[in-house]
Amino acid sequence: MTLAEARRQLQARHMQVGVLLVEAHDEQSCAAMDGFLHEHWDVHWVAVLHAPALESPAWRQLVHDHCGDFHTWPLDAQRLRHTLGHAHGLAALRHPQPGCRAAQPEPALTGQSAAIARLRRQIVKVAGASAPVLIAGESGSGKELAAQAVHAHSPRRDGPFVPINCGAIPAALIQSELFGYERGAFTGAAREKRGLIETAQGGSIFLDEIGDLPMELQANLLRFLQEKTIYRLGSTRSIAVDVRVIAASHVNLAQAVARGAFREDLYYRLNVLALDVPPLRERREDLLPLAEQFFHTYASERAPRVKGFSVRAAQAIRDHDWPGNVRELLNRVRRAMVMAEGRLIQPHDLGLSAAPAPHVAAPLDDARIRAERDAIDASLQRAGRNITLAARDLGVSRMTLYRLLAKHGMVAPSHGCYTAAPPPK
Ligand SMILES: Nc1ncnc2c1ncn2[C@@H]1O[C@H](COP(=O)(O)OP(=O)(O)OP(=O)(O)O)[C@@H](O)[C@H]1O
Repeated sequence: MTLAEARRQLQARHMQVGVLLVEAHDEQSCAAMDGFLHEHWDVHWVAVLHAPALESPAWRQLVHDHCGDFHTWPLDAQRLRHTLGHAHGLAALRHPQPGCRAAQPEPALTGQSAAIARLRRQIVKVAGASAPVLIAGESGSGKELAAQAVHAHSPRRDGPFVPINCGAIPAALIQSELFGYERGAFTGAAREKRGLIETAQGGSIFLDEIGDLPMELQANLLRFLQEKTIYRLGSTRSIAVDVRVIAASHVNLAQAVARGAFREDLYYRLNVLALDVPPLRERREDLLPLAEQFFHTYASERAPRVKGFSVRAAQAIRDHDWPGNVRELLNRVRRAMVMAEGRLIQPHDLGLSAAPAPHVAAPLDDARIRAERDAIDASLQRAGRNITLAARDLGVSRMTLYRLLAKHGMVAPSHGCYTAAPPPK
């Protein structure tokens, strides 16, 4: 099958395990294959190639980065059967519920916690009304995403969604940005300009960090909310605008009102429908689904051999407090996907400290570890230290046997000899 045919097949149907039958070993084919494997990284690949290909650094790197195991011609059918069996087993561990990604058509506001489920329900209710919405929540918790969801579920969904961060625009510019201006309104206003509120006509405007809006603009916004009309800077002509206002703040606006920093009348106008986005530390069930989602979303950026999170990384994610909320999780996962050196992301790749080892090995664990090591030792003896024969004898792939040897501190026979590590205490 050609790469183009394989692409078509994989588009039509997700497969957990694939065999790469490599015929041409030139650099160009290697580059094409590398691109293909980047696109289909979540398939568990087993390569079958001619031995000379492994003399090429590019092909060696490709197999190392993308494949769980490899075989050379002539094929040992029994060993290939073992390898494919293992690949299926591993793939099943990675995809415990086949099709679960497809079953979740709306990726926005990921989360399984009761808090996020409640928020999703509230969003759908709020979306059907036309009154302003005020969204509260810590920085990075997902307020803008919630605002987008309100818009997307509302009858205005075909109109524009215009976000504006009131805290990021200099106070001197915010009036003209929001309300627009007429030609000659100020020096340099060579032509008229529509403001952001006007550009949101028929849709929604999202005013993020509304608490940073200067007092005089709070008065203008209040007038717009009451009268549904705006005045451009330098004009006395009112323009009717049909826009729904969704506002958000990470500071407590009720307290800002009490301090005199925010207009009380505007606060009550905005706070008709209130949504509260909980901080990530209060919905820990969402941590791993979110981390997994970001891993899939940014899969094309990852170092090719990185396949997912280690158990320790998952634990570190659960243990961290996430002061920067979902944005912090997103940034740490993206960085780890690029920087990780192993196949699985470790706590240090995320910039998190590893939790202490969960428990001291129990006697049953000792017995299991010793039995595993003895079985490997005996097989290697029987197989005359031939890794392929020993792996077959044990019913595991060569890669698995290498991993087991490393786990038990035993040196692989291809390195000359192997040594049994001392038994666990
Ligand atoms: N539940 C979620 N599911 C998927 N992605 C999320 C979720 N919540 C937040 N995000 C993502 O996290 C990032 C930060 O979210 P967002 O910008 O909505 O936060 P915010 O509360 O508006 O932040 P700020 O207060 O700093 O403006 C975005 O990339 C957003 O897509």
